[in-house]
Amino acid sequence: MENKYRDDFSPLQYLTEWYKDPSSPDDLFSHFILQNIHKFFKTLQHKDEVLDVLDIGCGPVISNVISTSRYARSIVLADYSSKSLSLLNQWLTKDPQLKFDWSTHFKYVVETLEGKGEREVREREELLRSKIKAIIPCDISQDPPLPASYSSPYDTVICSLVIDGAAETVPQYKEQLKRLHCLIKPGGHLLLVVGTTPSSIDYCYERYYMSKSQTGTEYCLLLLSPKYLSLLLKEVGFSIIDVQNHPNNRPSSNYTFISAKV
Ligand SMILES: C[S@@+](CC[C@H](N)C(=O)[O-])C[C@H]1O[C@@H](n2cnc3c(N)ncnc32)[C@H](O)[C@@H]1O
Repeated sequence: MENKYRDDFSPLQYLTEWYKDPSSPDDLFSHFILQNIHKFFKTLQHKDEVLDVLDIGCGPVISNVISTSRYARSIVLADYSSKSLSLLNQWLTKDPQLKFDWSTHFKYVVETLEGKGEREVREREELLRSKIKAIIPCDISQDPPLPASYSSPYDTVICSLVIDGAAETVPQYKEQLKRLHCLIKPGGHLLLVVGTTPSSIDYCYERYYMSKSQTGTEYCLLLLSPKYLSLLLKEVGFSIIDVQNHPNNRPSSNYTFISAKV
């Protein structure tokens, strides 16, 4: 299967288009994901930093593990695109050449969502850096999706805006959910974000572009209805804890956040 993320995806363009400022009214989805990840960990009420966390298909994105770092013993960031992995490494090593600033996201999570102060915002960046155990390649469409040394199961797996672009058919979608299931310890959790269709049909396809101006490489999303997605998750062994829907600006799709337990 051809994967346009290998050559065509520009991680820096993705960040500058979609990850500018989660507190801005223009922000489409990053505030929605951050709010739900924050809520998940708050509800879990873990007091200790004991969780082994994987963000699979993380892209060049740091923000989805900001809340997580308070609860994690270790965080592994994995993506298909080597360009995204380079950007993550630049952030980790504080490379002055990195042309993206994550400070609005740290501020949003630590100040707005957690109600803490400026000092904690600065400390959180260092806390997160200290928790990142590895930045590795992965392919969720292959068995095994991760290099063997990182395949032992995790307590929490985050998979945000990946499967809807990586799976071309419903059987492939289900296979990928199964692979996620295998990566999670018994009693562990999946935090899944996908595009879904608000219509009553089980699934549909939608074209989209990484650029807001609708130019450049065309990608295709496989959008399931939240009901059909919940069914597939149950079939592969998850029990659903929470489902949140957020309207997209495109007529045929929403963003859906699901937390599920193995
Ligand atoms: C829309 S971006 C989402 C990035 C990030 N998780 C987020 O929430 O913004 C889709 C990501 O999926 C990754 N991806 C695409 N196909 C993949 C595959 N087969 N295995 C793992 N990751 C894949 C891409 O490299 C890209 O980083």
